[in-house]
Order: sequence, then structure tokens, then C-alpha cells
Amino acid sequence: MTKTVTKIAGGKEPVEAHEPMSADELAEHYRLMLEGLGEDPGREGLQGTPLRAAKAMQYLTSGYHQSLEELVNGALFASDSDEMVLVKDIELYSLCEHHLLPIIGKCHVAYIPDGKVIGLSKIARIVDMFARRLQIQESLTREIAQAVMDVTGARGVGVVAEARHMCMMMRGVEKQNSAMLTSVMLGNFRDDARTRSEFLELIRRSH
Ligand SMILES: Nc1nc2c(ncn2[C@@H]2O[C@H](COP(=O)(O)OP(=O)(O)OP(=O)(O)O)[C@@H](O)[C@H]2O)c(=O)[nH]1
Ligand SMILES: [Zn+2]
Repeated sequence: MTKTVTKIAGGKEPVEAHEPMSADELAEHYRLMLEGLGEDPGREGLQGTPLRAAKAMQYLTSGYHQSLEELVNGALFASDSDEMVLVKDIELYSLCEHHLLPIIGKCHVAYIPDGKVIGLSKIARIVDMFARRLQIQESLTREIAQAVMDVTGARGVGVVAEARHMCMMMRGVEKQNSAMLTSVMLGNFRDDARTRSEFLELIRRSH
């Protein structure tokens, strides 16, 4: 396996990383992992598992290979609205970079346009692009906010994420009811207390 410098799409700086493997190559590592866990990868129930798991993990980290530009695909529309746009309760499925276990929750994204609005679905796609990487919730929240800002040139962006970490529930401290809340406010969401509280108030409402 050669170590190369790969530009991770969407990241600000090129990061040093390995070239990704094919699903078949990655499956071989899953097969070894099963052996390492004392399992028999040859038994009937596990025969397709290494390749299945490899493909699943590739999908769950496919956000590394997406670019914001392709994802937005030009879906920006001229608008003179300067009212807040909020997309609430976007499902969030990510993987924690410490344990490779799921982070499950939801995310609320708001922005105040400055001349253009973005296609509604694209906000959810931006969330998925950063969620489908190995993450900590703080970075995930910040990357989503910054991407929405960069793409829309908005006056401000607010992102709140609330999620449960399987590494805290299934193992470790085994806390089943704790959730982590993170928020990032940019532009006038940061500078203007009224904008921020309108956002937080809208999130709190059930409809
Ligand atoms: N800040 C932050 N911490 C996280 C996130 N996901 C997992 N962690 C924490 O990362 C830490 C890793 O700590 P370590 O002591 O190295 O790992 P560990 O022995 O598995 O820790 P325990 O989970 O406490 O058993 C733990 O406290 C996790 O709860 C996240 O998104 N943000
Ligand atoms: Zn974890």
C-alpha cells in the first residue's frame, strides 16, 4: 500500500491520505478482522460478509469523494429575499472517528440569503456529504455551516446538530439517554442576537 497525497474533496487543504482500496481489497481486511475476532469467515452466515461490510463502509465514507460543486450542480437561484430559510430535522447518520461507531441524530440548517437561494434538497445533500466521513460532531457541524456559507454567499448561517453516539451507548460509559448538542453560527447569526434567537425559537417549535 503506497502512501500518497490525496486531495480530499471538500476539505480546505490537501490532506495526506492513502489511496482508497477496491471493495475486494477492503473485503480481505474484513475477512482478517473476522479471524482476529475468533470467527470463522468460511462459515455459511459469514461468507458474503467481508465484501458486504466493505461496500457498506465505502458507502458510509463516500463523502470523502464528493465535491461541493458537483453536489450543488448549479442549483442556486437569484432571489431578493432576505428572510431566514430553515431546513429542520435533517436526519444525520455519521461515524465517530474514534471508534468507527455510528452517530445518529438530526441537524437543523438555516441561512439568510444575500442575492441567491440554494435548492432545498442541496442542504440535505451537504449534510450527508460531511456526515459520510469519519467525524467528531463538532467538526461535522462546522463543516456543514462553512459549506453552506461558501456555496450560498449568505449573510449568515446557523447549524445545530443533536445526536447520540453509539460509542457512549453500546460500550464505554453506556449512557443511553445523553445526546450531544453542537451549534455553529456564522455571519449575522453570530453577530445579531435576534437572528440567532429567531433560529433557535424556530427549531424548538414542533411544527
Ligand atoms: N468531543 C467529541 N468527543 C467524542 C465524539 N465522539 C466520541 N467522542 C469521545 O472521544 C473520546 C475518546 O476517548 P478515549 O479515552 O481515547 O477512548 P475510550 O477509552 O474508548 O473512551 P470511553 O468512551 O470513555 O471508554 C471519548 O470520550 C468519546 O466519548 C465527538 O463527536 N466529539
Ligand atoms: Zn466514538
